[in-house]
Amino acid sequence: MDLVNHLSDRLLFAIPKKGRLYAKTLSLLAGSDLSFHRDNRLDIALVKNLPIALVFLPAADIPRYVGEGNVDLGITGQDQILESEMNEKVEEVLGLGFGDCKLQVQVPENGVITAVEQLVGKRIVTSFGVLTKRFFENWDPNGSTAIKNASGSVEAACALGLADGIVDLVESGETMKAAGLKPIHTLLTTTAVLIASKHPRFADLQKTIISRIRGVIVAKQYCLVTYNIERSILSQATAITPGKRAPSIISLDAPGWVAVQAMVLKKECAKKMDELEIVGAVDILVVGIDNSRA
Ligand SMILES: Nc1ncnc2c1ncn2[C@@H]1O[C@H](COP(=O)(O)OP(=O)(O)OP(=O)(O)O)[C@@H](O)[C@H]1O
Ligand SMILES: O=P(O)(O)OC[C@H]1O[C@H](OP(=O)(O)OP(=O)(O)O)[C@H](O)[C@@H]1O
Repeated sequence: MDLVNHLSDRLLFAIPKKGRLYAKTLSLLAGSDLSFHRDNRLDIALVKNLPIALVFLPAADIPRYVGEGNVDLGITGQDQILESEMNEKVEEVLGLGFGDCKLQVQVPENGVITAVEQLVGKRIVTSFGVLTKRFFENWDPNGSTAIKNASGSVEAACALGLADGIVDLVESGETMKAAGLKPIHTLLTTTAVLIASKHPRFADLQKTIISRIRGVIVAKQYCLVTYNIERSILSQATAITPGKRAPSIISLDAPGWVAVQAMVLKKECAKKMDELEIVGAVDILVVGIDNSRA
């Protein structure tokens, strides 16, 4: 089916249909109030409250659909954009704060290979054939290294005697460890991104979606810290909580005291509270942020 012609009055938004990016992408859509009903087994879903159609596609195919203008927006990993050689053809609009991992060359932990140059002329299995080939061209201009593609379970290739090394994604390192492998080189680090076609068809709607998604990401990353402090030591406290733009400072109905409100990165929150207490802040409260706009 030619999606563009059947859904010409809707912005097409490509969503990873499964895998590591799926659940977090759905949570972003829910936070952005893009509600939809997806019929069983159908890979197209109409958003109920905006003229948008979600198209569920493999993460690996999304850069090409966006780059070639078949869909307007998409969510995928930076690794997939590079692997499909679409980095010049798509616009990377927003980092999404999930899907962080590294693409690494891995070899058997107890084997003789300890450096990339020892893999020249040997066998490599990967699901990143383009990036791996390009990487090995630097080490092996004669192209004697055999690079084979596998669509999944790449980590089993060495144990099965199919490869001397692999190139695969690593996040926690647990898959690598369980397969008895160790990393010897990082080709790239990657994160999930929102990408857009370079020829937007619905520029205003696109801006609205980007702004909603950005708001959800900021809300997920930050919390709001409030505290009371004597004005004489305020500067020490605001140095700890400078806020995203600047802290709000409100006079309290108690001489010499102010209340401060500032956005703080969630991952730094406990440390900031410790520091605030040390400089003399009191009544320190932390609240979550449901949504935000710049
Ligand atoms: N372990 C991981 N941690 C974080 N992000 C990951 C991890 N593995 C993959 N990703 C990111 O998710 C993207 C899609 O990978 P994934 O393996 O989930 O896709 P898939 O092949 O569509 O799904 P499946 O593996 O279920 O067949 C990758 O290109 C990468 O950007
Ligand atoms: O470092 P870790 O946290 O263990 O994650 C790494 C694993 O995650 C990905 O595979 P996934 O589980 O998505 O399945 P796949 O092997 O079918 O691609 C990747 O290909 C690794 O195998």
